[in-house]
Amino acid sequence: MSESNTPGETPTEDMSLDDLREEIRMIDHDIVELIARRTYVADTIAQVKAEQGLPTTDESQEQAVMDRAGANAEKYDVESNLVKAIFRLLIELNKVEQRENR
Ligand SMILES: O=C(O)C(=O)C[C@]1(C(=O)O)C=C[C@@H](O)C=C1
Repeated sequence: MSESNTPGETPTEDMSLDDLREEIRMIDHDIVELIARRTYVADTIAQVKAEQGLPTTDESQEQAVMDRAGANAEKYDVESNLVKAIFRLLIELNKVEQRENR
C-alpha cells in the first residue's frame, strides 16, 4: 500500500488540484487492493466453513463487522451510515464469492 496522510492531516494548502487528484487516485487504488484482500480471506473462510460443515452466513459475525465499521467511522468523523452501507456491500460480495466456491 502507498503511504498516505492520516485523516485530517492532508496539507491541502500546499497541493494543486492535480496533486489532490493524484492523492485520491492512490487512495482509490489502495481501497480496491484492500477489497481484494478482504475477498481472498473470505475465500479461505469459505473453505474452513465447508470443511466444518458450517453455513456461509454468520449473522452474529456480520453484526460484529457492522458495529466495528460504525465505531471506526465515528472515530474518523465520517458518516457512519454511509460506511455501514459500504460494509453491507462488502459482506454481500463475500457471500456471493463464498457461495460460488462451494
Ligand atoms: O466471518 C465470516 O464468517 C465470513 O464469512 C466473512 C463475512 C464478512 O464479509 O465479514 C461474510 C459472511 C458472513 O455472514 C460473516 C462475515
